[in-house]
Amino acid sequence: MSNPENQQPTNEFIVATAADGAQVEVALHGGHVCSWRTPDGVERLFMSPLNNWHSDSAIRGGIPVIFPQFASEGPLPKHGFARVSPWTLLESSEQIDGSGLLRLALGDSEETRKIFPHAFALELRVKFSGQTLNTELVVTNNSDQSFDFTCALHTYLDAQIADTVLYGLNGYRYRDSVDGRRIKHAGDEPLHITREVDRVYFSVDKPITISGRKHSIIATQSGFDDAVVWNPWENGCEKIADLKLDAYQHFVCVEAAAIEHPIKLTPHASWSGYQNLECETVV
Ligand SMILES: O=P(O)(O)OC[C@H]1O[C@@H](O)[C@H](O)[C@@H](O)[C@@H]1O
Repeated sequence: MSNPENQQPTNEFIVATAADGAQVEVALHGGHVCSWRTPDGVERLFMSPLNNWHSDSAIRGGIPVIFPQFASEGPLPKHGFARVSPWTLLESSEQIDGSGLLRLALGDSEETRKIFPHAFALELRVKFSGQTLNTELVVTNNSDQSFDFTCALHTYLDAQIADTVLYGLNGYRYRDSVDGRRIKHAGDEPLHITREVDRVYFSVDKPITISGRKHSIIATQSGFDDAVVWNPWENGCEKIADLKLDAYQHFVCVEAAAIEHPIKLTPHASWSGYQNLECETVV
């Protein structure tokens, strides 16, 4: 799936396989999970065929790591810099239980300190086997001053939107970015995506089920308080150069995020959060 054309030297890919055949591919550019295949060989993440694989732009699909700023909610470039930074590989291994493990790291650099003047270390831990992908982000403050950040695992799930229903979002307070960022309360009905959706659900503490005709994905999260649901619909795809006009029919982003209450890290403290995805075949 990786297109060797146009790749800059920083665009290196690592493929790891679990004992049962589950497979994950990551790009060092962005510390980015580009592909997750369950042992049946089925791809579970969306990757835009128009993605340009350039080292100066974010990868459109997979799991972008958003740090230290979610969206445009601060002075930094949109969604921060982690998704466009060169990460390093710490480990690619098969664990004793047969699961695959990839660990990637990003530290501060001259470039990051120009816009985010803090010493930090990020580690992304990607563990997978069978029907499960667990992606954990660990943030450590290596400086003598506290800093705040917002962040997300911006997961693009492969989904046929016409057949997709999201369960488990009922009852939450959410911010509706397609309606002037108004704060609303989700009703009891499940979410069918029939137009542009861009919402931050707050204080999410239950699994979210992304239910499709052939399979469901159950997303759980820990450490991250919020969850974002995003589908740009056709009007949004028109404005995004690396998405085809009909791309909105083929994915939904369900993001584990920390947005409403930025995480404050005291000197030398660490924070971690994960998103766990479990795939269930519909019988
Ligand atoms: O085009 P980008 O920078 O990758 O952002 C994609 C989307 O990311 C989502 O997380 C935001 O809620 C949306 O508002 C945004 O449009």
